[in-house]
Parts: sequence; C-alpha cells; structure tokens
Amino acid sequence: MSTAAPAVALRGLRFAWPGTPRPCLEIDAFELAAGERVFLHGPSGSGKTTLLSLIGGVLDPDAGHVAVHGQELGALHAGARDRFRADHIGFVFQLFNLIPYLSARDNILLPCRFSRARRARIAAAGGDPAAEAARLAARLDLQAALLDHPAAELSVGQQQRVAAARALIGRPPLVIADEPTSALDADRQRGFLDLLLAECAQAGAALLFVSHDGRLAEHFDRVVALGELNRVAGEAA
Ligand SMILES: Nc1ncnc2c1ncn2[C@@H]1O[C@H](COP(=O)(O)OP(=O)(O)OP(=O)(O)O)[C@@H](O)[C@H]1O
Repeated sequence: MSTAAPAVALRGLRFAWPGTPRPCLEIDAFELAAGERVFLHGPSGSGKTTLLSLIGGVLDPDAGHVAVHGQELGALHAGARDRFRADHIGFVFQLFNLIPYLSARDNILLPCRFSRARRARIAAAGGDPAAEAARLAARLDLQAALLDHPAAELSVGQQQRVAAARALIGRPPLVIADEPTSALDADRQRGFLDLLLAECAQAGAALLFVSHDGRLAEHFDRVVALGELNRVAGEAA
C-alpha cells in the first residue's frame, strides 16, 4: 500500500451480473484522491451499490482493475483481500448488516476484532477500542445505555448510527457509505453527515458517499453522477 496513491483507482472496469444480457457497469477510469470526499449519485438501479461492492472487493470485475490505496484487489487471494478490507475500508451499508444478537457495542467493536491495523491506529492515538467505541457512540448521539442492547432491539435510526460507528472505528483510510442517511430524520441526517465528514477529515480518510438526497451534495469536495462515468448508463439514458 502507498499513502501517496489515490484512495480508489478504477481502470477499464466492466461488470455484468451473472445471467444478465448486458453489463451493469463499464467505467473507463475513475479516481478518488486520498482524503477526498465525493458525493456519488444516480438513479435507482443504475449500479451504485454494485460499484461500491467492486471497490470493496466483495465482487470481482469481469475486466479491468480496482486499486485501493495502491493495492490492486485482484492481486489478493480471498483471505488477504478480507484482511485488506478490514484494515482499510469502513463500510456503512444501506441495510446496516449489523449482527442482530450482538450488542450495539460489540457490533461497533467488530472490525477491531478482525483488524490489527485498526487496533494499532487506536493505540497510536493513545486510546483503546472500548473507549473509542464509546466516544463514537456519544458523538452519534447514541445513549450509553443503548450500547448494551442487542442490535435487533434498536430502532432503524439507532442501528444506522451503530453501523456508522462500526465503519469509523480504528480510522480506516477509506470510508464507503451507501445511502447512510435514508433512515434518519432531517436533524439527525445533518448531525450524522457532520460527524462522518469530521471523523474522515481528522483521520485523513477518503469518503465515497452515495445518496439520493442532493441537498447533502454541497458538503463534499466533488459531486459525481454515475451516469457520467458509466458507459452503460450513458447508452441507456
Ligand atoms: N445480486 C444481484 N443479482 C443480479 N442482479 C443484481 C443484483 N444486485 C443488483 N442487481 C442489478 O444490478 C443493477 C444495479 O443495481 P444496484 O443495486 O447496484 O443499483 P443502485 O444504483 O445501487 O440502486 P438503488 O439506488 O436503488 O440502491 C440493477 O439492475 C439490479 O437489478
């Protein structure tokens, strides 16, 4: 990994879902600079979540290259790719993907269990994972008592904030957020976005933020329409 490398670099990317007649994504080139905050938007079904899964190495492209912080994901075998993802990428998923029977606290701490790099970054900043989980939860307006509750007992908005704390803990250099504010009321949306931007700025992390809510776009360094990148979407438009 190189710190001078872009957070994300895509070249000649092509991906089709199995059994579908034409590609979902064809992207000649895209870069997200280290520390850059990009707002990505596009119509429903245009391939935003698919693109995030390719950048996260959860899906493999049919052709082309995906590099995260200079590391070509295709060069890593499955186990190494899982470790790389745990160390370097914080995800906030559209459907949160919390483990329902684990407490909110244990969900937030989960990446630290898998990633030595995240634990090391917390230690280097003079903290420990439990204190960092509590700090992030407080910043996200999650009451301390809620941290002992199983994730399944939390409201949708609370689950979303737990998912954000889980993504941010241990300061991954790339944060990927897929419609993270959709379940929050307007006040919490703004607070959530402020926290995400502040935490990413403090950690020097790049942020790739997908949303339908164009009102949030003004807070980002750059706004990208997937239709401008994706040749398939361009043809369909
Ligand atoms: N697991 C899957 N198997 C087959 N096709 C899929 C799968 N997931 C998504 N697709 C298809 O890929 C296309 C892009 O879907 P994707 O979820 O990436 O869009 P999106 O832009 O994130 O949409 P939304 O804004 O509604 O979340 C859609 O046509 C969808 O039907």
